[in-house]
Amino acid sequence: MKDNRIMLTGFMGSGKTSVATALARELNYPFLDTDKYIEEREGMSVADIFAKRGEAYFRTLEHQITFDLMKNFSAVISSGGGFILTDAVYQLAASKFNLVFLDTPFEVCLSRIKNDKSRPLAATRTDEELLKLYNYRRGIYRARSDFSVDGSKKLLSDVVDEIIHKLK
Ligand SMILES: Nc1ncnc2c1ncn2[C@@H]1O[C@H](COP(=O)(O)OP(=O)(O)O)[C@@H](O)[C@H]1O
Ligand SMILES: O=C(O)C1=C[C@@H](OP(=O)(O)O)[C@@H](O)[C@H](O)C1
Ligand SMILES: [Mg+2]
Repeated sequence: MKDNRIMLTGFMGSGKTSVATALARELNYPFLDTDKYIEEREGMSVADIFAKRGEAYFRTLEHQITFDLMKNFSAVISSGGGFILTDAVYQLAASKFNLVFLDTPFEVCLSRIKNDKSRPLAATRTDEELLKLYNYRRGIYRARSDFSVDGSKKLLSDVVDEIIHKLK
């Protein structure tokens, strides 16, 4: 029952939000970004939630909203970079979504997220620390996703086309 539900996974800056937006438009499916959904629900930015309530609280919010994501039979979801790293969240997501890993090289992700204060986990780490986190997480994204797509292509439409091709 997961045919028409697609969730993008991957590191911060891999392009999940951008690609999911374009993919939803192309397929004419509803689009939802887990970070934006949480921000609207809490009336607070992700950065403020991390600063005022802590990461653990943010992770419980990600778990809570997972059920809401499954209401539509068709949907394209961009998850936050830590979303499917929580085991219980992953189990739920994998049961209802085609999980697509945007496998974007570290240097590309880094150039996109550097100096971006809206991503608290990136803002507080050195490049070396981010590379360690990237390498650790990449294995999990790969193992937990149904297939991978290179998210470093210039044209979003090329990434979108490859995802649609691989879903068939
Ligand atoms: N294929 C792409 N080519 C060029 N820039 C991109 C591409 N995909 C994303 N970006 C840019 O990179 C930044 C991070 O992308 P975003 O979609 O927010 O990633 P994520 O949701 O995975 O963190 C944004 O500024 C976005 O405009
Ligand atoms: O990797 C992570 O743990 C996070 C990634 C962010 O989303 P993006 O991957 O869209 O930047 C956001 O959920 C939060 O800052 C934590
Ligand atoms: Mg995003």
